[in-house]
Amino acid sequence: MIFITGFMGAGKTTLGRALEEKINAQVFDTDQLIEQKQQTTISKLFEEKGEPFFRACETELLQELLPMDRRTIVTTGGGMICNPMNRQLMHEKGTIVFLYCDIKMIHQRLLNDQTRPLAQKNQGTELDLLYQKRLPDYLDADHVINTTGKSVDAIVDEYLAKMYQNAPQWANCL
Ligand SMILES: Nc1ncnc2c1ncn2[C@@H]1O[C@H](COP(=O)(O)OP(=O)(O)OP(=O)(O)O)[C@@H](O)[C@H]1O
Ligand SMILES: O=C(O)C1=C[C@@H](O)[C@@H](O)[C@H](O)C1
Ligand SMILES: [Mg+2]
Repeated sequence: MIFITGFMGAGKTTLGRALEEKINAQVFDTDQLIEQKQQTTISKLFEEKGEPFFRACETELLQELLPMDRRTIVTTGGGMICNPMNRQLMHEKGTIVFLYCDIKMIHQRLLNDQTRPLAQKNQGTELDLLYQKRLPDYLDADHVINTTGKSVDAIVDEYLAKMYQNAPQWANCL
């Protein structure tokens, strides 16, 4: 099982969708699954039930996903790996890939975004601080891909090359 992590706007969901098209792997996006299960949007969930409820949903979902086939790819919500218990479960069960993206590019991508409550709450230097605070958690990963300024296709190729190097059984997916 592969967990794709990184800050809000780094491109985790985008990479997952591109991989779904390109290779024969099952991809689950934790934010999307939580929205489906809760029958609402993440913004409304934060607003109506609060962040602790959302974090509990994340941990519960992670535990449900763990028994899946080992070739499953999970694109996580940006804060999921910051819970030490989640991170430990992810390390025990699979491989963690951190999508690094420069904070300036993240700012550009999130500028007009209305769907991420923590990006709306933490703007400007507050977002920088959240990013800095979380970096050590993201860096506790098996692989890092620097996505800054790269096209989705280039990131897909880099991801697949890393997976191929480290798990030859993925060769037939390339
Ligand atoms: N390589 C890329 N080049 C240009 N734009 C990108 C790239 N990857 C993602 N984007 C754009 O950046 C925005 C955020 O991408 P995405 O939703 O995949 O981020 P995310 O990491 O899943 O964020 P979150 O943690 O909030 O779920 C989207 O508008 C997407 O189209
Ligand atoms: O970084 C975060 O804490 C978040 C990222 C998004 O993927 C969502 O999971 C939610 O908006 C919170
Ligand atoms: Mg996402």
